[in-house]
Amino acid sequence: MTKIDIISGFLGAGKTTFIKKLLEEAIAGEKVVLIENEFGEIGIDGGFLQDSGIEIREMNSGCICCSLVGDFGRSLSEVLTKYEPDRVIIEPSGVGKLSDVMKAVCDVAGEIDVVLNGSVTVVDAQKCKMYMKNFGEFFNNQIESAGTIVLSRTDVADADKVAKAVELIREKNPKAAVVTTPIGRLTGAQLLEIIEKPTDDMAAELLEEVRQGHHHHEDEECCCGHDHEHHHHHHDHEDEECCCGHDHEHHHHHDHEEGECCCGHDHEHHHHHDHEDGECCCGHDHDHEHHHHHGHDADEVFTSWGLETSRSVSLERLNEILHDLAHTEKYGTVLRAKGMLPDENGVWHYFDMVPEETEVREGAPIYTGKVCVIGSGLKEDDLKELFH
Ligand SMILES: Nc1nc2c(ncn2[C@@H]2O[C@H](COP(=O)(O)OP(=O)(O)OP(=O)(O)O)[C@@H](O)[C@H]2O)c(=O)[nH]1
Repeated sequence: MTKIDIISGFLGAGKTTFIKKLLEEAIAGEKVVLIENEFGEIGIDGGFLQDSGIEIREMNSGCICCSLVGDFGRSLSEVLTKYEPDRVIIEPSGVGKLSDVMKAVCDVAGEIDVVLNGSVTVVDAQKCKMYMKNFGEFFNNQIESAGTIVLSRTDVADADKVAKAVELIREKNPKAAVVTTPIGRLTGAQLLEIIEKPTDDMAAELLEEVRQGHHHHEDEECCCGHDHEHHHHHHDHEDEECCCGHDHEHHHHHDHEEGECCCGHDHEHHHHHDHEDGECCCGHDHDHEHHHHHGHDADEVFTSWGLETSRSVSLERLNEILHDLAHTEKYGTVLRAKGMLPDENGVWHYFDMVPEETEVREGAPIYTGKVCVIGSGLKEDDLKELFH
């Protein structure tokens, strides 16, 4: 099975820079064929790729979007049969429609053993708005069709411009992962992971963790390959974040064991007498079935709120925010918060919050800033403002 990745993007967006990083850092051991379809000038990007020992099949047939289904499909089949690569990277001409290229790949996939693995669009953060306005026909199609959008030049672009670009992109494609961290700060492996699995739903995972009373790894294997059983005892990974996105630090402690519920009633003693038949005022379901785990019927009560952001937050401000979440009811009853945000110097802070307790530690950059909050009666508008 050959994986096919399409890396599209407007003229000069940074496609070659991105592909080069993938080739050098993430897929160096694979047999890769790069298919370029330059508009006019064939071969200008050939140099470094030949240097890295990768076979190239350049097509002289002009723009992909013009001669697509017949010509491109046949050339692609030819390449696949001749080289039997592990992976094909297609870099369409800057003015190709991504959806046309995707369609051509899917047509080939009907006949040959290939899979459309990733569809990426590289977008220049500084020019996004202008291109959308002036070249909408190609540009917007590339954005709408992409599974992952990589913003380039976020290392030099103004923060407001980057945020505006993300906003415009989100209007056209609410689902794609949008990479806002400068790619120079990420590893090729991280980028490949995002392309291959663009939907990483931290909110759903965290909600599940709260619902399950944090024991969800106990009987099943986690996707990350690390043994979390031992973690409880030995505390390895103490200072680092595991690749799986799960929080192994706090598994022990966030069911209200010591904390207080908003209702002022003591749920520890709930078994014995209070509220046995009556209803508690707090709106939480203290049903006995669930009480052992977390004291609430999670399905009915907890909601999650998530944010992805290109904005930085100073460490000082982050600590203030976390303090408010952990010690006040300003934003609703927050049971759990977690996330990763860069500060103004590009240092990434990973944070965790359970009622009355916060923790911040430094960690590796990830593709964009993330915040996830779980609780009841969350004031989402206020939370949104808080993190802006
Ligand atoms: N500062 C900065 N420069 C970048 C970034 N990405 C690309 N560039 C520069 O932008 C220029 C164009 O990048 P390429 O990777 O060649 O862009 P491309 O999309 O392959 O261009 P064409 O295929 O020729 O349309 C090069 O000079 C890159 O060094 C980025 O994230 N930050």
